Amino acid sequence: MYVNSGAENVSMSLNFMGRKLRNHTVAPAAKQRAWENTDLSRYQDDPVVSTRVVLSHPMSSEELPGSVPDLREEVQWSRPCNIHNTLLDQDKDRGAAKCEFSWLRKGRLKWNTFRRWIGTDRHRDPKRGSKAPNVSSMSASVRHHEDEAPMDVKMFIPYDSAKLCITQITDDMIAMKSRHQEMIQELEENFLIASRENQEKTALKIKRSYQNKLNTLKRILDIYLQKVARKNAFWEEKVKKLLQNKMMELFSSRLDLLHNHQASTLQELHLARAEMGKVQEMLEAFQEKKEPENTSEEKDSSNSDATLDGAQARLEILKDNLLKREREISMFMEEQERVTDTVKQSEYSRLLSAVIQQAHHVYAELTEAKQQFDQMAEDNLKILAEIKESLGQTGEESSQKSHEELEDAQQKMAELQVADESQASLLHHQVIQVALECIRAGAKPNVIGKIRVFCRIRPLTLAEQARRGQTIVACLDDYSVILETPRGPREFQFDKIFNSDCTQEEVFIESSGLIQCAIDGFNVCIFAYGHTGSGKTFTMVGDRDRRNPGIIPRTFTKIFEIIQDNESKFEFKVSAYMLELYNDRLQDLFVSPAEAFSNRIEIKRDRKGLVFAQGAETKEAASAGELFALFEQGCANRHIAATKMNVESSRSHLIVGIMIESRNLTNGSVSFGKLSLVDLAGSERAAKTGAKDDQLKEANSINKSLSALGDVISALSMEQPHVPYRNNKLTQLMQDSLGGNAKTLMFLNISPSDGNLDETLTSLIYATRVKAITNNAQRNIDSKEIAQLKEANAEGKVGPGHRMQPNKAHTVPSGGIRGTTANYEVTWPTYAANV
Ligand SMILES: Nc1ncnc2c1ncn2[C@@H]1O[C@H](COP(=O)(O)OP(=O)(O)OP(=O)(O)O)[C@@H](O)[C@H]1O
Repeated sequence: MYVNSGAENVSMSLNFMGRKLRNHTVAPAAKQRAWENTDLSRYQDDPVVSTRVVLSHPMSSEELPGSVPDLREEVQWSRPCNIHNTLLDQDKDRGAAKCEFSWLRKGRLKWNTFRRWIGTDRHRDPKRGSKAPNVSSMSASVRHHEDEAPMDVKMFIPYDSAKLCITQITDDMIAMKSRHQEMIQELEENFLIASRENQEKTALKIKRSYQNKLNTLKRILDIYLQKVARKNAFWEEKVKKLLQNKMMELFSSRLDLLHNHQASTLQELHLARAEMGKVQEMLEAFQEKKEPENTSEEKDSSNSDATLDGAQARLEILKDNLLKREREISMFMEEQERVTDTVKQSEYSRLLSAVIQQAHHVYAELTEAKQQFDQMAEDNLKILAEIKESLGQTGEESSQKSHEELEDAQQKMAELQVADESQASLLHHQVIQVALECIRAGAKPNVIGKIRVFCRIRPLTLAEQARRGQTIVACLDDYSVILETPRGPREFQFDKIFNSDCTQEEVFIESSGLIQCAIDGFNVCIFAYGHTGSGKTFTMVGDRDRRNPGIIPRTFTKIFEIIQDNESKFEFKVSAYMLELYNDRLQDLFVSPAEAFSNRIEIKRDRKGLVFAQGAETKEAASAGELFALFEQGCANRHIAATKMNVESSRSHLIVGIMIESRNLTNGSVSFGKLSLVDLAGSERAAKTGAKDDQLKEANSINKSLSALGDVISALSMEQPHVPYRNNKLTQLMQDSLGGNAKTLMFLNISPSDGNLDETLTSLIYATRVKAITNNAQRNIDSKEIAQLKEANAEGKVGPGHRMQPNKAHTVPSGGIRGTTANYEVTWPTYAANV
């Protein structure tokens, strides 16, 4: 607060805690009025309201503690303020004249002093006590400030004004409090909004991830729906053909029947004609004899009656025959109606619509035929009547006519009978429909059994780009690939197509579901197939400088991620082996090349059909890092072994096996999963690569093994009884993955370049065959009791201390484990040796 008094205006400014009080206090006009109405002279001698205040050196509001420069309020005096400055009067002689009124005008009262005076911050100064400041305390304050203030002044502050100020301050504080509360509320609201936004973001994230999963499932569903649609179309076509064949057969058999029937009817008609001829002859003879032999009238008349009776009898027979045919036709009509009703009730009307249409057609024709037949019968009756009258040729004519009409009717009847027979084929058709429904039901994304094939197209290499190679492979959609051949484009379909833009991550995500299967106790195999340089190693292992890791290293990480997520419910053990099939010889990559050369590894199968390599070393790993280190070690051994080979290309098949044993901590059951990751060597044509000597031998060995693999694939896809697994070590190794009990995923790697047309086409055809192979995947799980028995058995046979320690090598002793201990096969150490 500062006061300017005298003839000039007195201004007052209030600052509190850096807040502009004016906003919350009484309106300035009101304050002004209050000041104006106060007769300051009244308080001149009032000891209560008069006090001594120190007018310190003029201070700007910025200098006042806790004040904000612009938070001041000025009260303008409308009339001259008569502030009695007693101190000034008294101290005039003490040279305090420095504190002139003019100074006072400009001077400002120190806000704190004023506050102390009005008692707002008494509590802050413990020395002051709780009472309101009296004159003496104020004097002390004045004395305290005498050093800084040039002089003391005595000023009368109107009581009302002081009260008004206090009221204002109180109001201000209340306003401040409410403002603080507002701020707190605002902060709380902001916090709520922020947390809500966070929640929304998380929800969005989760939603997106589920949306992605849903999309993937939808895509899978679409594939199967497409497949089912194709299969449906195929079956419908087949059913139609079957139906047509059946109808043709029925037609021909009915025709034969009708021919026979027609022949007998013709015979009957011939007989009738002969009879009629006889009757006619008799009549002619009768007429010739009529005139000359008038005398013997009575006798002749009896003869003619007899002849007429005969003709009448014949005509009656004919009439009966016609009625018989009529009855047959009405029977057929009834049958037709019944068939039509059955067909109408059938829910397979779509497939049978053709048959129904035909039946309707036949029925319409039949009705027409019946009408014609009725007409014909009527005509015949008329003709017979005429015959009776004329006993002439008309009878023969009418018989001929009726014979022709009868033939037509019989034909119609044959068609009707076909419709009748269609009821039998309906049953057959219904069976086929049930099968179709089963196929439709199989439209759900249920892929258990079939080997899944993913096709990956690599980009053109720099060399191919340099020689301006043309791209002859294109993706039609996520599931179809088209290859331009000299004979025109050929389309192939697979479970997924990855074009050249697809990243390693995307490829891995699509296949990572199988890793969970292996942890759940399934036998899983992921292998890459393709000609040399098509990108198999890139897909399975990654690039050479490990900047784009492939499926194998990513699998290591994923396995341990899943393990970490399930640690509270399961106890896991992970171990691995690494083999190389080079020149028809299996080599262990976890031992030095020299040692590997002397080790003998044999491929065996256990009772469950699980393949394992006897004599191979397995190592346990406790983390993805350890597993990766083991893999690197194996790769190094492979590389050393490959120094005498073409290092740019894998000249051997690489097999990495990871065994995962999980023990359920709740029920004690134990499951064993095996994940085989195979990077096959690429086939190549020696003539194309110009390989010689050792390279030629390697290429021959690779081609031999791949051709054996091709034979196995062909045999399996054609469901031949004998599958030549034993022709090669590669096929022996993959026996449980192809047509066995594994869940298998094949990566078909192809090059987009026209320079690899032949190889690409061959690979695509092979992969299409692989798609048809059915596996019977089973989970390897033992109950707690069985697992304990096996463990005990294994410990008894193998002896204590055989359990694996992290990174300690365990070699399954060669020499027929299966023959010696039946249960040993499924215990951990042996299982760990499975390939
Ligand atoms: N999807 C891809 N993206 C980028 N480069 C790729 C891709 N696929 C393959 N390559 C590159 O193509 C070249 C050949 O690939 P890679 O060695 O994996 O073929 P391969 O089928 O394993 O051959 P081989 O059977 O002879 O060992 C490598 O340089 C690799 O980096």
